[in-house]
Amino acid sequence: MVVVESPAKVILFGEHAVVYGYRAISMAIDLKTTCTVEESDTTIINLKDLKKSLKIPIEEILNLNVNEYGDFRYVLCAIKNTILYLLSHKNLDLKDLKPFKLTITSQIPISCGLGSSASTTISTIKGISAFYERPLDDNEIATIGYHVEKEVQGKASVTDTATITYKGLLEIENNTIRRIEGGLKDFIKSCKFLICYCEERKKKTAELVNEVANHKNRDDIFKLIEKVVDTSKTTFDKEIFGELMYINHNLLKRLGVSTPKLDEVVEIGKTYGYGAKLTGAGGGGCVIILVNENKEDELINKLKEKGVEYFECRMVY
Ligand SMILES: Nc1ncnc2c1ncn2[C@@H]1O[C@H](COP(=O)(O)OP(=O)(O)OP(=O)(O)O)[C@@H](O)[C@H]1O
Ligand SMILES: C[C@@](O)(CCO)CC(=O)[O-]
Ligand SMILES: [Mg+2]
Repeated sequence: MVVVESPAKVILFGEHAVVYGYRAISMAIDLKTTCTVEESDTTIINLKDLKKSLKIPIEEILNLNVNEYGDFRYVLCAIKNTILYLLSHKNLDLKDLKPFKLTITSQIPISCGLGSSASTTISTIKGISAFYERPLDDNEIATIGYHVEKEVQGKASVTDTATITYKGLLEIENNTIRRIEGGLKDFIKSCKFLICYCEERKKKTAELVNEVANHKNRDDIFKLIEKVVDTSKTTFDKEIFGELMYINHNLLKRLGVSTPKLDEVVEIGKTYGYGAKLTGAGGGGCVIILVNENKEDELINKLKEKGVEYFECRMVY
């Protein structure tokens, strides 16, 4: 039996703009997805958290249209793309394709902006690679993962899959990846962030990304978001960093991906913390708050008063 894990992610600045090549900053956080792959008489996919199972021949997986499979689409697309890559690049032969039982379990709340799809995708890629004993390096894993999210969603950046693969703190620009070390990373490690689960999303990332594509002022807003990203890279002051988060949130609000509930929690983060913003595709899901240690008790009391679930997130690197 093979057991592999992948973390979650939060986007500190630049979501949605990054799909069009603008800069973004994201970080891997300490929630994980676990993928187990074991020998089986037939190929079965178990999505434990969704309480769903699917028996499907490998031959069908290699030829499927993933978007006909609902919640299985990321896992099936990851299996398909990984096996096709191993067949063409790692001397795997069709006769080697023994059936398997693949099981996914995750700590990451689903469709909340924390990269649950990307973490599911990357852990599946790693699981299939290990099961067929064809090791992949991080670049191969991240590349396959990006193509999976793009195939499922129609549009995607490398942000989520790269962050979950390489971990740490990354800057993304034009789908290229730069690992951030030193100043900003040390500053981020000195910060305390709370992730607040605000509400269930009514739309998937794919839908939200496609809605933004049709926004008439999207590029003007993206340019303003990129100014926030660039300022944040040399800002080692929590007051200013929190204000930049708030500015980014309001630009995402102008893009139409926030909700009244997200805005309400962001305002709490702005009043009782240094700042806050939605994280991920939006449309519901989570807000990230930069904690002001001097007002932390008031912040917690306010979140509890509003019935908002929260947890402290820590960078994984
Ligand atoms: N634990 C899981 N088990 C199986 N499939 C999962 C799991 N978590 C996520 N998925 C897949 O990912 C989909 C959610 O992906 P989506 O991109 O909409 O949300 P997200 O990745 O959590 O948010 P964001 O992309 O904004 O970070 C689910 O519908 C399902 O197909
Ligand atoms: C909304 C988006 O920017 C981040 C989703 O977590 C989409 C992407 O980058 O692929
Ligand atoms: Mg996703």
